[in-house]
Amino acid sequence: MLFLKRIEAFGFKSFAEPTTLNFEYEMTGVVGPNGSGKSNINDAIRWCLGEQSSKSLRSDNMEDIVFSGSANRSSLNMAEVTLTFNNSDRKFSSLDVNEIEITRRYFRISKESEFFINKNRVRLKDVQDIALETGLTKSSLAIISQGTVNKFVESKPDERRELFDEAAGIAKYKKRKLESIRKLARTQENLDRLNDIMNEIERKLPSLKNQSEKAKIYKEKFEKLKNIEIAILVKDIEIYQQKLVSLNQQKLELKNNIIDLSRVTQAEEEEFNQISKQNYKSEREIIKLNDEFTSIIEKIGNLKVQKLALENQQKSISTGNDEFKADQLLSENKKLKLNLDSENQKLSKLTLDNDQLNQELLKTNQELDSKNESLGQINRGIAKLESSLETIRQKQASNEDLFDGVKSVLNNKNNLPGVYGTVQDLISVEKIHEQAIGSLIQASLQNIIIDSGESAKEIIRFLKVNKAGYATFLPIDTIKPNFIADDQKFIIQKANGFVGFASDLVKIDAKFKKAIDYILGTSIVVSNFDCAREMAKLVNYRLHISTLDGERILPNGAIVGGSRRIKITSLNNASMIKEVEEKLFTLNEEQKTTNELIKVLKTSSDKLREEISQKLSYIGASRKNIEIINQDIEDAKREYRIITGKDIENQNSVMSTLEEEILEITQEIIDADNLKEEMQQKLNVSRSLKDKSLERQNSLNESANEKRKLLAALKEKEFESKRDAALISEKLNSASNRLVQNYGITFDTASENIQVEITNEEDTRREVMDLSNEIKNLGHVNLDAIDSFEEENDRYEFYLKETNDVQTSIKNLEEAILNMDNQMVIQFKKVISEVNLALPETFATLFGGGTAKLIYTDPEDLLNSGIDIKINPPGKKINNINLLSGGEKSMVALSVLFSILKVRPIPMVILDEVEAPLDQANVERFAKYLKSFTANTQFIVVTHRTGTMENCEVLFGATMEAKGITKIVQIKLVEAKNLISNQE
Ligand SMILES: Nc1ncnc2c1ncn2[C@@H]1O[C@H](COP(=O)(O)OP(=O)(O)OP(=O)(O)O)[C@@H](O)[C@H]1O
Repeated sequence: MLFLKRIEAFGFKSFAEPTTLNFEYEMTGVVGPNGSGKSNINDAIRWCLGEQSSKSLRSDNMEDIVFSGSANRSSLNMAEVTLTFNNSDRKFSSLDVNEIEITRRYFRISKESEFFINKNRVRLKDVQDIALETGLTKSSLAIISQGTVNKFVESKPDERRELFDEAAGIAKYKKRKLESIRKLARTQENLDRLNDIMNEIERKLPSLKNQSEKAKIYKEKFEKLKNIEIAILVKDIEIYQQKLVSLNQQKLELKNNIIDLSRVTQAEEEEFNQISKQNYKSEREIIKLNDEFTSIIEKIGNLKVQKLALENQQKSISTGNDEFKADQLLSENKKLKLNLDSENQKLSKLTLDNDQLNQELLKTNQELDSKNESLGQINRGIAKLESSLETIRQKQASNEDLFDGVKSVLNNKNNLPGVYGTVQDLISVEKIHEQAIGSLIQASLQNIIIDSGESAKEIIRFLKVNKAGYATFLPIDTIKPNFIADDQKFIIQKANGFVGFASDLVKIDAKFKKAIDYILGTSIVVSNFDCAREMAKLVNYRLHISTLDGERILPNGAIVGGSRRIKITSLNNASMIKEVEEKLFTLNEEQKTTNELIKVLKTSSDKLREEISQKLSYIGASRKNIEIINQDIEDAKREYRIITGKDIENQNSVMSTLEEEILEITQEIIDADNLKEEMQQKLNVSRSLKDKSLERQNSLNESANEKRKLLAALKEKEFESKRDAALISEKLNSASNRLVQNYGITFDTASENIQVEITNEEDTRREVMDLSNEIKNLGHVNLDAIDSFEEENDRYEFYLKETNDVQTSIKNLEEAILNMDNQMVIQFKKVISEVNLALPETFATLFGGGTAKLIYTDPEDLLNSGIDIKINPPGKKINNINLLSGGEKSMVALSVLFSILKVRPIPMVILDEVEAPLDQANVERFAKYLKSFTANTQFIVVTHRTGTMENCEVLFGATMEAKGITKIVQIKLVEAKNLISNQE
């Protein structure tokens, strides 16, 4: 039956022109001279059906199958072959159509093939599968060349077996078995790998389980501790907040009280000073009044004395004289003169003393005034210093000028490791160097000096977690100080205007010196800008130079300058506070001393006044005595004149004069008494006013002392409140930070989510301790172990299932292989026994007698056994195939091949000059025998032998009319014979 209906080739090997071979008969002969392209037809069929080996297509590589050009024809870039098969009896069982057209196309440049079945693009595998289905593959019987025949005879029994496998249809089983074995090996590898993994997991699992259980206990306790501690912290924070509010309130009240009290104290001090001045004036007035009063008393005394004398004179004029009395008066007169001298001396001394005392009093009062003035100044100075101290302290406490990050670090200094403080807090600088150092260090003032890089790591983590800003840290353990080489220093020191190396001009604790060297190690201070330029040149513009005014020349020559003052406070906060405190101390001491001095001066002033008034009374008395003595002397004189009679004739006129005088004096005494009374009243008023002033002054002094004490007490209280507030604030911060750091929540979140109610605080705090200890006793806990254990356990379960699946599939594969082996043995055995039934007849026909038989080389192992051929050619005693001639060997092979075809017919066979070694008689026998198969098989026979040609139903002649290009035409037998005659 006709199977292959058509071959169309274009560009394949020597088919440079589109060539079509239509097959209409079961046995077609192809003839032509050597190299005309006959075998290229076989190649075209095999290539079209998916052949991948270029060698089996007789080429070095796949590009060689494309027409490569001839003398008159250039090469082509594409090869295409189409085979058209009859499928009316469904030999291609998978395709339900009557005609199958298979096309392969190949492109030289891209080296890619395209496959089509009935014009639909398919894969190589699709074509190979249907080729296998029909038996049209390379190892099948479909294409038999002379090489196939030789190989069959000459190959070893094991290799020969392949042909029978093919015939038995077990090649596909073998292929499948091979795939199964490979799959089995891969599956076994998978199983080994799975076992390794399982072993590894099993090794880890118990320890992970323990760790996981420990971690779970830890987590449970930690969670409990966390809830309790959060509740405690929230409670503490609330208490601290309340305390802070009340402390702030208290601080505010104290501050207001201090301000009020200071104001009152100041007002009182001013009043005190005013009164002091007033008192001084009153004092002088009283002294003046006193003097006037004393002189009036004196005057009255004198007038009275005069009056008495006049009255005595009156009396004596009227009494008798005697001699004894005259002598007595003489001696009395002498005695009175002596008394008068002594009294005058006494009076002049008293007057002198009084003058001295008055001068002393004046001096003391002036001194007192001046001291009161100084005391006022001292008090104002104290108030001013206290207020500026407060301002500096507040500023320092608030850190208002600091960057956020620096502020956060300083506010949490006690909770963070290794923080010493900012550069600006730790340094101090002489005033003269302030601008220079300030301009050099400005950018680093807020750098924070810390103990180590490790601490920096922790602080930075804190800033990040709390989103609290940035800061620059100078870790003492790792920071590398900058420095100027000694020989260079030596030259710099000698330069004009050199003031110092900046790092030497900063005072700082020795342990932080490295940090200052790091900032200022390469900086120099010079006196002015001209010197700075000279210095910059000298150091080749490599170092920082600053003038005392703060202008700078930077390394590489940039210049910074203009009008700017660095704030003293930013450099010398600590020293400022110290300085103000020292000044305050000095002023307080001065205040104390001045107060004491004022007290002493007041006492001595009072004492002097007392002494003066005493002296004045003595002076008055002395003057009175002198008057009396003078009067006595006058009396004595007068009496004497009376006794001696020397003034007797003037007696009456004397008497009347005396009376008039007495009257006048009496009137004067009355006037003086009135004036005295008036003076007395004035003095009393002045004294009482002064006393009241002194009383007020004393009360003011007492009040000032009291207020000062009160003020000191209030300030002490204010200081305590601030200290307490700072303490509470620190505790508050610490508690808040603890919430954030330990539990990652803010106070607000924590207070909204309190899980534990604290009924007994003592018990709760004890529980915290217990839980902390229990957690501590757990030792190292690996929290990841919980997840790790679960993961590993899941993995274990997963791999256990995988292992079971793999084991099942191994078992299935092994069973499948066993089944295939059984099937193969059955089919192989069947085909061999069937061929052995056909072989004697085929052999006898081709050899003209004799017999042959296929035998197993290993009957015990039919799966692997090779196939040997036992032969008995007619009339020869040879059973070894190798002893036969070339033609005989071909005959043996052909008789086996024909036997196979008999028991396993295939739709098409191409025979390529297989009968070449046979003699004429055998060729004819072969050709005739071949024809007997055409009922089931279509033959395409490439041949040079006329015997074969004569038995073909149609002949195609292959020629190369144009050199190198195959042309195929249908020819008659005669033409065929002519075509090959030259060769034969
Ligand atoms: N890619 C190609 N392009 C052009 N011609 C080619 C190509 N490959 C092979 N040929 C030509 O095909 C010819 C070989 O054809 P083939 O083997 O079919 O000849 P033949 O008729 O079977 O010969 P013989 O009777 O000697 O076996 C050679 O002449 C060779 O030059």
